Amino acid sequence: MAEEYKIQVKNITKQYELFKTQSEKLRSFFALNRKPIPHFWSLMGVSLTVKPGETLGLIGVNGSGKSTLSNIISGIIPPTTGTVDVKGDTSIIAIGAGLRGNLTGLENIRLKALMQGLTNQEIDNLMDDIVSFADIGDFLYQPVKSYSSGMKSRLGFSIAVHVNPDILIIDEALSVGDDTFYQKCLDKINEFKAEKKTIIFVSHSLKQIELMCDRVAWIHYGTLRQLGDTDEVVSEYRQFTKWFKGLSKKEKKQFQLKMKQDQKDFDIDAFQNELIEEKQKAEPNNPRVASEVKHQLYGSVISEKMSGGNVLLTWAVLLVGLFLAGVNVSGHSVSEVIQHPSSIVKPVKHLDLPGENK
Ligand SMILES: Nc1ncnc2c1ncn2[C@@H]1O[C@H](COP(=O)(O)OP(=O)(O)OP(=O)(O)O)[C@@H](O)[C@H]1O
Repeated sequence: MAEEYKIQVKNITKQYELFKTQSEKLRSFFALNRKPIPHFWSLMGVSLTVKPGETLGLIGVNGSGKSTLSNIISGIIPPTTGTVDVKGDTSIIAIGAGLRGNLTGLENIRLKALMQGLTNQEIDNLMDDIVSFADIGDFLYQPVKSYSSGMKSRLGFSIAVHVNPDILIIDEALSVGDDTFYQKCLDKINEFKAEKKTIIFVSHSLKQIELMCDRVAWIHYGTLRQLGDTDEVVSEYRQFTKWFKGLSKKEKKQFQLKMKQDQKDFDIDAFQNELIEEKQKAEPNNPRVASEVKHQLYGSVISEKMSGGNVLLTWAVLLVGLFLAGVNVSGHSVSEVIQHPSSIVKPVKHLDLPGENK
């Protein structure tokens, strides 16, 4: 039987904490912040599926959550809630995504290809093709941090299309290349389409979207506003941008502030309750609705923060480590220090060294 979907995301949310300093971030990891950290929901419950062989476009205004969604699908960042089911290997092409700035272009090719599961022999066989497609000359031997965004895009694109992924995620990669490179990329994408590979294509260019996509998802300030045939969604989106452009400067600002405020105020518990109510209506005889919804939201998510238990464990390990280091420096034995704790601050005067005459 043919696969129903290649990618399925369900009730995906992504919360970012807006730290002011690095130390605030570190304290948060150890759950040591006293004051609550302001947060922002980049995605507020997005669900969609991508069919095998389909090219799905992602459109939406700046900051609407397109890259967050594509990064979650490609496994670069974890969601805060929800499930992501990807059947196959993904390769993401964003400007410089996954490229290490301190490594040269050549080193990056090897690293990314190894991460994609290729052997050194396979990489050697592909190297010439990758290098000639990227066409960045001697910059291949320079660290990627010295590249222009166009060069990063060329290298990233070339690696991604040559490692033969099942699913290709192209995030705004075509906007920075010159015309010749753009045409080469389009040809390559069309080859992928002809091979019935699944593609997610993120772009602000509605022309590119119309040219390439079978369906389009419009991401609007963290929500999925519309998902459907390309013509239909692009036409609605054009109407929205026309309406937005018609607003005065003040009205535009007010609209954006209101949308961003909604993203700050998003209540994950209320969202969970909505899902429970919906499911209860659909399955009135199922007594496990609440726990199933909770499991769907949190079951496959790895927390980015330490749990209370882990915080305690970390402190315990740290204290034991410090104690043993202290014992080592003092020159006493562990049992001596346990019997006479104050001896840890009184170092042994003379250490017997092997071979030393007594
Ligand atoms: N690491 C982060 N910390 C805090 N906020 C973040 C972080 N990454 C993204 N965001 C916020 O999440 C929201 C969505 O960002 P995202 O990059 O997904 O939008 P986008 O639709 O891809 O935008 P663009 O079209 O400009 O590329 C933005 O408001 C952004 O500021």
